[in-house]
Amino acid sequence: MLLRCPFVSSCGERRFLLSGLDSRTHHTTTLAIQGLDVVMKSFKGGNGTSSVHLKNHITEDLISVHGVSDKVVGVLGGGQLGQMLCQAASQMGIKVMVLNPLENCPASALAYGHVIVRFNDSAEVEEFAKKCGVLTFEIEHVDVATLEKLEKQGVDCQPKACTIRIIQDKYLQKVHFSQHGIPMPEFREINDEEGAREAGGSFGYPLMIKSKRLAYDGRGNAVAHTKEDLSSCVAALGGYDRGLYVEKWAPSGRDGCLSCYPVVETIQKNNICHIVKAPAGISWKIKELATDVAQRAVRSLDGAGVFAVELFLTKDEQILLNEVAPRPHNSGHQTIECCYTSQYEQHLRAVLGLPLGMKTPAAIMYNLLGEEEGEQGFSLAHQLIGRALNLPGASVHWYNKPEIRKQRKMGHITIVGPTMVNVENKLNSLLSKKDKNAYGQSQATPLVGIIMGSVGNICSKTNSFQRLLFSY
Ligand SMILES: Nc1cncn1[C@@H]1O[C@H](COP(=O)(O)O)[C@@H](O)[C@H]1O
Repeated sequence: MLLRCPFVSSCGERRFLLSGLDSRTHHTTTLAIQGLDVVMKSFKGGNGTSSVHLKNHITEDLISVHGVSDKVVGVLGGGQLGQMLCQAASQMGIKVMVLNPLENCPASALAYGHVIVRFNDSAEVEEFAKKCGVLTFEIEHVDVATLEKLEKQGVDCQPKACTIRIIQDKYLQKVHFSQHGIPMPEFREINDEEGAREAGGSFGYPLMIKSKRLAYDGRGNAVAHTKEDLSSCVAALGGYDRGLYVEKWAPSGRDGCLSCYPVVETIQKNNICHIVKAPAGISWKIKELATDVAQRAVRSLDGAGVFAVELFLTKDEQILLNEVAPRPHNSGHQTIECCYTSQYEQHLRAVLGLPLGMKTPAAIMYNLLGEEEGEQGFSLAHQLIGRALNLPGASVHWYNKPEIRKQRKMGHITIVGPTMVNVENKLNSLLSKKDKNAYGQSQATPLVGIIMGSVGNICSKTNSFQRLLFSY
């Protein structure tokens, strides 16, 4: 039984809605556990259904917390990444509250509490944050001005608000990393048609056009193959006023040999991560280089947490940074099964200042992207899930999103095994001929190598961080 709040009634009282029940409570009050407005999960209403009477003013003293950490972790966002953070937290007895506007968001059923408000509702975010021991993120598109204000008031945000400010604007992110000497494809802001044509002229085609903000899961990217494509790409991204920049195309290749542990390889389908192979099939030298670039990128940012560093491996074996996410990442789902410490547990350990740890055999993560809208889409996904459930070493994750859309991330399957060949064979046995073709084609030209990093916050109280970067 879970609590979702707040539902503010007309008289300004806070109301609570119990998970799985439709009716709202009539008796309302605030229960302070670790300073959070939450209700005990075991609570049952008088009629055994939805009516909830909360005891007045139960204070921290009365409720002792015996988890691995007694801090309540507040998470902005409650999608699939939040859901998996909650799973890792529950194993360690850590309490996670999520803030997400959707009542039935994927994390809702697993979170200790769910506050149903919009991310840009600054007053509600403030109220939520001030009551958490530490505030973290599972999506970076949050109101950073509110976070900065909160930090000044002493709220512990991990990673830091200044990191989120840099990361959530992809152009600013590029400027930041270039100032830190991190190699990356050339990039340039574009403000009008002339600027776009000039950039196309100097960078050549294909040309990657990106929105600076609110871009994730393939949203906010468009590829112009010729200069004639420029205006339709810009229009598809919402026009120049949205804030756009271009990146020189980084032609990537693959050296074919199976290699090491930390770096994973992702294979994209329509600009969306589709398959993750862990470890990546790259040489030791490339792994070292990727690790070095990733470490330097993460060191240039403030705060603790898992950072996903996305890199290009070019045909001439250069490693170029694409972007950094200051949170658990799609390319690390397989760490749940193939690492002793998953990226979700690691993120919690890092933001709470606990020791870090990990280890992995080989794994492939296969994203379940919506193939069709509606029932047909669900049925196709469930056919694949049915086959995966029969496959040794395969684990199914279903995000329980209420609607399926084409290319939406609906779940994922992780397959683990002793070697990459072993897990590749298992994946092949799972996929239909059509999927196999898509996989086979993408294998020929994998686009992106990714390394996961994690920064441990050793000394948060004094605000000085000693960072340890662990690579998957
Ligand atoms: N993929 C990704 C990139 N940044 C955040 N997410 C995850 O995607 C969810 C949103 O997915 P959707 O847009 O399909 O509702 C977020 O909450 C987060 O877990």
